[in-house]
Amino acid sequence: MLEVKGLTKRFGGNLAVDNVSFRVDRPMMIGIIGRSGAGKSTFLRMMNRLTEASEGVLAFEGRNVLPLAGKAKREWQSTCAMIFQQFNLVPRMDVVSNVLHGTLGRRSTLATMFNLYPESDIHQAIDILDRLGIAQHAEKRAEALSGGQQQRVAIARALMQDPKVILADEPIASLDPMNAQTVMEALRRIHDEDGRMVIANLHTLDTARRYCDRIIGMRDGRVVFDGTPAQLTTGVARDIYGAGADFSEAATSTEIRDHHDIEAAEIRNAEVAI
Ligand SMILES: Nc1ncnc2c1ncn2[C@@H]1O[C@H](COP(=O)(O)OP(=O)(O)OP(=O)(O)O)[C@@H](O)[C@H]1O
Repeated sequence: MLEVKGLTKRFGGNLAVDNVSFRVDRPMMIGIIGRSGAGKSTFLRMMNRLTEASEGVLAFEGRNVLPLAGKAKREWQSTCAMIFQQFNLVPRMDVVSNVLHGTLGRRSTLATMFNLYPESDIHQAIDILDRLGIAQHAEKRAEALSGGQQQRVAIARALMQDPKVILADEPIASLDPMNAQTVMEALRRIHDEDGRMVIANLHTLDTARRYCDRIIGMRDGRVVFDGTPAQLTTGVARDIYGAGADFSEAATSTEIRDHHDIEAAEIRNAEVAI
């Protein structure tokens, strides 16, 4: 259903994404991991057409989406909704209106200007908020919510588009471990219950292992690992992160653990390294 072939992005002389190829045959929850600058965001942004690719093919359900323009491009962007690390909500606007913004693509300019939403859309927005456990905050300003709640509002806004794919660019990087867990569970549930494909850039290994069916590791713009969580051993992770023998998985962890656990994990990793 998704085929990426030779996908490349150059920023001047810098190869941000270098000849990336992979296929996905069924909707999955995929985690992309790698150190800062590995090309993860650029890949997602090319998929959503926020960044133009330099070369390659990105075919979804048999159609290359990279050359799409105008209405067809906007339709594709609505098929693969994107959520961001910083939520990108309108802070002073209430939660329901933020969610209804997800319907902008299918409404007239006039309706948008005057905030006119069909009743059915409002009901749908509340239902989605309910599903994500935040309907009780529907009337509050977005800025009054916790980070995890705001990210769930952003997910609700994405769901209003009824997307086939959800692209999440570091969705939990600004959240504390409890909120991070709630957001990842919400994404996993959307995948499990609706069959939507989720592709998430994640900066922590344990999150990718815990929630994803497949993990793609990027390093210097290239795919250096593509496999299951079980195949992602500490040695492989060390390769992906370009780290030395002192590599510690605990340093990339958002798990809810106390210091004692982290120290124990670091000792275990050090032992593996020896
Ligand atoms: N708009 C841009 N103009 C120039 N260079 C860019 C631009 N966007 C990204 N890059 C470069 O492309 C490379 C890949 O960046 P990218 O943001 O995709 O990496 P990343 O893996 O998502 O990292 P991070 O986790 O820090 O966001 C980096 O070298 C970055 O500096």
